[in-house]
Amino acid sequence: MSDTARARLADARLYLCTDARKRQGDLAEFLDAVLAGGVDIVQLRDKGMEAAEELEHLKVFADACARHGKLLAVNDRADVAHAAGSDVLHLGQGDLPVSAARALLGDDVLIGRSTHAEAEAAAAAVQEGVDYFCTGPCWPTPTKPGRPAPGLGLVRHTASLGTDRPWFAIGGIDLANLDQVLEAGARRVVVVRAITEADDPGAAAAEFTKRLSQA
Ligand SMILES: Cc1ncc(COP(=O)(O)OP(=O)(O)O)c(N)n1
Ligand SMILES: Cc1ncsc1CCOP(=O)(O)O
Ligand SMILES: [Mg+2]
Repeated sequence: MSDTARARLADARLYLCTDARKRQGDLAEFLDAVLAGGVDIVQLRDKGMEAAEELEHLKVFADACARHGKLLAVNDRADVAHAAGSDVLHLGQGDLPVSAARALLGDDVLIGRSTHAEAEAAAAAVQEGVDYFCTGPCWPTPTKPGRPAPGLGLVRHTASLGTDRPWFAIGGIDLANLDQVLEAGARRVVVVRAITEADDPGAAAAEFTKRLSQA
């Protein structure tokens, strides 16, 4: 894995998952705004999309990330991550096992893992092949329907692990509740709607960035 990607992950505080915003305006303009606002990692998360269409959109994501020196992430699919030259592959508990993804991708791609319970977070903190993990949802969210929210208790537990491995809180986080997430011990967050549905996504990203850097 490149030292640059690893160093960027170590410094990352704000991770955005977004769809390809097909109906919501120019994708490159949106990505430029949020990356200029301080998003460190941007993931294309568009669950219904077929691989060919995903690859086309990922070219726009990859160009934007390269312009801003930020990390590109692919959700779920190791084949798409490889084909897109992604820096990051994100895997949930029901996705491809990390060991299988590593066998396919080698050491060139950072791998992230979702966790929703104390035992999963503790395992992800030490599991071989995992570069970072996410913990949540902090609050129930329409972005992940049907996923019960373990809440801030899981964030507190994860913070208490004292792991050096980067980890992010996720789920229902916005600028109004960010302080609660920080007080629970998180220093990195993943957001979807708080940026994608903001009137000014670049300004929302900049406000997250400022407050995360002060924490
Ligand atoms: C950065 C990040 N964290 C968590 C998730 C959720 O992954 P998963 O649990 O596999 O759910 P889906 O997003 O695949 O529906 C994520 N995608 N990215
Ligand atoms: C993908 C995912 N996994 C757990 S919560 C979540 C979605 C978070 O979306 P939002 O920030 O809009 O609540
Ligand atoms: Mg998944």
